[in-house]
Amino acid sequence: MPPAQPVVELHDVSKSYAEGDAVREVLSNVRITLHAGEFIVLLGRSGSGKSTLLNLISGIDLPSRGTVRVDGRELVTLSEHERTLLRRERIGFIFQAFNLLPTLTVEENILLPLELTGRDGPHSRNRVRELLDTVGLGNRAASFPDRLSGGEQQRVAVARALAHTPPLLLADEPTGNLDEQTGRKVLDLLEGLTRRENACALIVTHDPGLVARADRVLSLETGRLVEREARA
Ligand SMILES: Nc1ncnc2c1ncn2[C@@H]1O[C@H](COP(=O)(O)OP(=O)(O)OP(=O)(O)O)[C@@H](O)[C@H]1O
Repeated sequence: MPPAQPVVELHDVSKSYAEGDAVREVLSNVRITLHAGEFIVLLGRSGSGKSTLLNLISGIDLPSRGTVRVDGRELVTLSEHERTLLRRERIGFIFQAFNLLPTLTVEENILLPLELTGRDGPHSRNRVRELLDTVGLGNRAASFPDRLSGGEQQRVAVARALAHTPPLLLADEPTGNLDEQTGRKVLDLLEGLTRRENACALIVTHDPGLVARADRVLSLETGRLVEREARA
């Protein structure tokens, strides 16, 4: 069998911002290839460019130099609309602030990515139910997000991010707003689900517990992306 196509490929990617008359390079010649089934952690001090990197991978922003490929498609060659579709269909997001839609029930929130990608058929309700059971919220399908605890909301966000079986999951400090024990539960689910679905997960975190269970540990240091030795 030929080797599977990488999920993400960054080739010599740099990103600069104008700062008054000067130009500041936030990312310098970043090269990295991410594959299906990898559970990857991204570390870096505040301001080191972690969100910038996620924005480049998701096509929200474009690099100043270099190329970004997601699922083999080079983002700079796509129109903004095509990038939006790619993001919607091929990427799941989890944010620190959960970002659930308050006017939709738990079930409707998880159904949304399936609806947006035209995959809300007879099977989608089963998929949502099954995900809800997996994250331990099978009895909260009809609740609205503001009735749930922070940990429960983040479990819904995990289910939503994976509902449309995206090959790539991007998470920006998904446990930042949770206490340690709740954060651990959410990470268990996140890891279990991404492994089960053979997705590639790239997770920004400061959580040492997450670093210990990652397949790969990446770190942004003065604009360079460095790969550290992951657990043995
Ligand atoms: N649109 C922008 N215009 C100008 N500068 C920007 C822009 N976006 C980010 N930056 C700068 O790029 C640097 C990296 O920002 P980024 O948000 O990627 O860091 P981060 O590692 O995610 O930080 P944190 O952990 O605090 O969220 C910062 O110095 C920020 O001020």
